Amino acid sequence: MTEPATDAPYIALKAVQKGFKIGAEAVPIFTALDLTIPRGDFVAIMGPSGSGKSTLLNMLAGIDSPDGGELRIGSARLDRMGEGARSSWRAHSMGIVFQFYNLLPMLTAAENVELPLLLKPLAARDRRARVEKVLDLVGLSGRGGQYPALMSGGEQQRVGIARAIVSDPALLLCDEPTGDLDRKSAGGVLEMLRFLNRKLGKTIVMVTHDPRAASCARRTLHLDKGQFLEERRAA
Ligand SMILES: Nc1ncnc2c1ncn2[C@@H]1O[C@H](COP(=O)(O)OP(=O)(O)OP(=O)(O)O)[C@@H](O)[C@H]1O
Repeated sequence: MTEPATDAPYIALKAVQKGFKIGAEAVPIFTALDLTIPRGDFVAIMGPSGSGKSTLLNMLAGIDSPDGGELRIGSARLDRMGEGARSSWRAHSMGIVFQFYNLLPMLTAAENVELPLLLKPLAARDRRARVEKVLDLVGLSGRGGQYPALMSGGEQQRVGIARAIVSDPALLLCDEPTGDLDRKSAGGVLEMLRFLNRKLGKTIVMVTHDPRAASCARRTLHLDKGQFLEERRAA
């Protein structure tokens, strides 16, 4: 879904609060988290284990909601939406790339990529054309009939990326996209993410422990003790 161009930040968190209950004890993760990301940015989020990176990504994905504060993505106020509205927003507005690909093993690569399109009013022929186009884009032309188990980790992650972009979302969220890959395959996946950002204008937020992955982003934010501590903007 294309939204009108605006100077307002694409993603804006204002004084976001989030915590979890462990037994009777409330454990705060964020008490007042602020973050702004302009459209077309590529942000890497790093930080120690337990600092809340996945919690943040889950809120950006609309999987989880803040306990307080404001969370805006484009024109959507995610903090004001119920679960149903968030899940429909998710289907139209963003794609997610997972560390362990999350492909369904009983479906072919093409069928995995096609899944998000089944929620849309598209004819089977149009769905297949879109699937072929994105498989081609990620360098897997002609491989759609293969099952994930017969593909390398790097190829499976490319299928994961194809599935994340098949609906043409403006936002791509990546959770440790190179965490399960060898150096060479990781390089290929990072090159693909850079292409999606630089050439197709996707806004990307990537959680990673891998400094090489972070160096592909335009900005790196370090999350620690509920705050972003430092920031590096690539030249
Ligand atoms: N559903 C939940 N219930 C209770 N506590 C949770 C829940 N999800 C996360 N937490 C806690 O919130 C804190 C932040 O977790 P989170 O997974 O966001 O950290 P992370 O920075 O992604 O860690 P890692 O780098 O190890 O993946 C941790 O202390 C975790 O135990």
